[in-house]
Amino acid sequence: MKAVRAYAPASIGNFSVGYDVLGAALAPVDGTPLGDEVTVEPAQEFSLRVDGPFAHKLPGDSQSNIVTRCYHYFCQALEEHGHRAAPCAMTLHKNLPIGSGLGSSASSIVAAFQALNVSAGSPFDDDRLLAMMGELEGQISGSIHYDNVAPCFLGSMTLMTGDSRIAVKLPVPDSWYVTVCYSGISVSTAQARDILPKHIPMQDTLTFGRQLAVFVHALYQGESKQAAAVVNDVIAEPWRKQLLPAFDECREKSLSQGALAFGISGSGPTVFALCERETDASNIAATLTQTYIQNNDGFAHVCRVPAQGALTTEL
Ligand SMILES: Nc1ncnc2c1ncn2[C@@H]1O[C@H](COP(=O)(O)OP(=O)(O)OP(=O)(O)O)[C@@H](O)[C@H]1O
Ligand SMILES: N[C@@H](CCO)C(=O)O
Repeated sequence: MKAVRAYAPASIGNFSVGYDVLGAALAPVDGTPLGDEVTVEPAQEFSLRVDGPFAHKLPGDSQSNIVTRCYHYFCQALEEHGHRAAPCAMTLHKNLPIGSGLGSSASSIVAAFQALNVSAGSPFDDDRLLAMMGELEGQISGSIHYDNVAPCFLGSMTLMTGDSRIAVKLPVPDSWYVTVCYSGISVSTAQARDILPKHIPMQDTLTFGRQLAVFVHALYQGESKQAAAVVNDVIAEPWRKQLLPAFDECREKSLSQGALAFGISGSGPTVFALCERETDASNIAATLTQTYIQNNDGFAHVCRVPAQGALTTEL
């Protein structure tokens, strides 16, 4: 077993136009590490230590931490695969706020599986690992959805296929900047899923299908403006925005400052503005900082969608 550290970036689930089937990784342009880190080192017995800016928001006992569940799940999968599982000391550096809409649990899950797999000599391929990550994410949020774990693990913008290949990467326009703003409050993904209707009206279903198809087509044609024009959520945002104070005001201000689209990141409360100029993205970050942030935990970042997802370093 090798000692390794894995970093897994924050992500935007849904990207407004693809509820549960589209997601994008995030990398702040100023190099801020917006993602969790997990270290795995050989040890006599399993342990988990948690530190970092949002460690205090997690349950105090390590048994309740999703990283511990990842370890046990990974060991079981290893043994079923004919390998012996070894104990290790894990450390989670928790950079992402919990219940933020930035794929916080996904980031911990991806960093944990990535570190465990590399440490064990990479017995599992990407598809198998991604399936395990989705399984663990589903245990937390109430149903399996890959729109955070897939972009976090693979990088770029990913489209979920619904078959054994799970996710494919889409071409992201070079011109795109994404401003994200976390308000500082927590929204439970499970609750934000519960408030959605169980049936969607025919008109919204047709709009959803058309927009997602146009979005993917436009990305492959390099038509970045046409793609941005359909970044519009008819499935979740109409129900979820009531949980987000000042959401409509922030949308209006962002669009007036040059945003091509504005929406909820995952299940919120983080919002995102899609821009084609870095100066617009920075100005919008300043506006959202003033209008949307509610306490000292909040922040805003201007990001790119990085080609790289999880990163591993041998120690
Ligand atoms: N390492 C971890 N990271 C994040 N949440 C964890 C972790 N370990 C346990 N949890 C628990 O999992 C739950 C995560 O809830 P939820 O899915 O709403 O948050 P999230 O993954 O941060 O959301 P989002 O995807 O919107 O960022 C919380 O109850 C949290 O205490
Ligand atoms: N697709 C998920 C993402 C959760 O971050 C949802 O919107 O519930």
